[in-house]
Amino acid sequence: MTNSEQERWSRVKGRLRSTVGEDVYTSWFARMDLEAVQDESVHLSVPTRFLKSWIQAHYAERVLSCWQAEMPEVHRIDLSVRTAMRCATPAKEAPVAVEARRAERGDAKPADTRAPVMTPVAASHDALGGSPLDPRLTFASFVVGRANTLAHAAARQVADGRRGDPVMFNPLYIHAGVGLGKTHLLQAVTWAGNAGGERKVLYLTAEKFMYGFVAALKSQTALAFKEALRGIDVLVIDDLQFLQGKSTQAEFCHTLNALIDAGRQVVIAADRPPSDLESLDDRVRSRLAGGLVVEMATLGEDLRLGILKSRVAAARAHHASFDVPEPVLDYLARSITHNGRDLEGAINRLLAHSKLNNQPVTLDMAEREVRDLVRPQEPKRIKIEDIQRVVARQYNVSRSDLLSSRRTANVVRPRQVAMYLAKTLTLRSLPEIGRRFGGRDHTTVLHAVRKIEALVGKDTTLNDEVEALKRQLQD
Ligand SMILES: Nc1ncnc2c1ncn2[C@@H]1O[C@H](COP(=O)(O)OP(=O)(O)OP(=O)(O)O)[C@@H](O)[C@H]1O
Repeated sequence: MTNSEQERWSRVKGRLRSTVGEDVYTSWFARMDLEAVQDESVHLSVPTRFLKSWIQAHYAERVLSCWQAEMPEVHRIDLSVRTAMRCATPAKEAPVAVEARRAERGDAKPADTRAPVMTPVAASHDALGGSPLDPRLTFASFVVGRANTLAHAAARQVADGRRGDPVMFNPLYIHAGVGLGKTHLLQAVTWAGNAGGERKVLYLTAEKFMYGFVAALKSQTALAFKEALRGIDVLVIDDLQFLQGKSTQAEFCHTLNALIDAGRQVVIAADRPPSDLESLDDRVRSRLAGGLVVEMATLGEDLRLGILKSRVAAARAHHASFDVPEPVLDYLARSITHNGRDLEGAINRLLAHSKLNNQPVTLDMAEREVRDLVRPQEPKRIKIEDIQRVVARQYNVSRSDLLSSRRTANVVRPRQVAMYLAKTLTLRSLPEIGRRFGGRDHTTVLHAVRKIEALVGKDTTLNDEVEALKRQLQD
């Protein structure tokens, strides 16, 4: 960009500042950059999609008229979102970790507060042909709680590994429902793993892997593509459920095998466990299941509160006057139960509303603004047959085993779990549950319920199994 364009841009910003006022300017335009001036169009960029849509919806005309005051020939403003790499530099944009209570008490805690060294990481990752990385998705901004402790620890271990270290679990396979932090964790591994400069960590979405491979095949550079992939230390693949096509899958399988056999680490995320990736062939599924498979559970209330606090802290880095009182945070954490994306959306709305109307955030305002993000609490009606079917599948027994009088351990425990779920997820009485489980006495059901209640408090594996079953039944 020429000096005269820069000067003109400074004058346009000055005009904008005086038309909208200092506050609005700082909130919405301070991070807007001039990319290029071409004929009658000016190309500007902002770091987030949210800023882009807000400016387009509310200030497009004003931005244009400020430009026209400087350059009457301008007829069009193009606004785009800067790629993650370009906006990664400023230290003030480093994610802010929040103070929270300890995970041992079931609470969420910030993972660590190391500020990532982003620019060189982004540049070298870019050179490797990786998918875009979001500078906000780091370990520092990832909130750890009961739902994701294991996944976080495994991811941290991968990120902290050094070239030549023995690989502990390969591949590391993380699965979770929508918006529960898979991409966040995978990108955190990529940022942190690349930070030392010693290893090459490549983050690719399955789609990018697919198109990269297809493009390489077309341009007859497939061999180079494969070699490039095999030359990296850690391959991180996101959204594996989208991997389609026989030849891409075969290639993925070869790459996976080649990397694992060469002692390189592979990290994968998908929205389901390997066994449920129906479009993949058996070889790939079994290779995926052969490492460490970790599920991230739905976000508990403490974790949701931790994420909200972290988002508010991050927003305050740019909007110092923005404050969300504790009761509002508690309300949001209690009512927005679905996923991390909705939590982020809620904070963005409160920020926008309070900035635009110049009003403090109150409980009333929050209730109004996030109404559509609050899901009705009405529980889905669950049938005892569904419970029996899902439990039988989980423990690899038949439904008739659950109803039978067999007392071998591999049947007794699933039967008790199923009775426990029948009591906690339906309104059926103990005698009725007994009848539906092969005509058992209500005291047998009571014994099973108490037994599992006591065990889930002590045995985390069983607790996770029970939680996963509940989710399957409630989804
Ligand atoms: N533990 C967490 N700590 C901080 N932020 C989180 C956490 N979990 C989720 N989030 C936030 O929630 C939003 C959605 O998370 P993310 O994109 O990682 O989900 P995902 O599991 O990859 O979803 P999808 O299946 O749709 O790809 C992001 O803004 C992310 O930063």
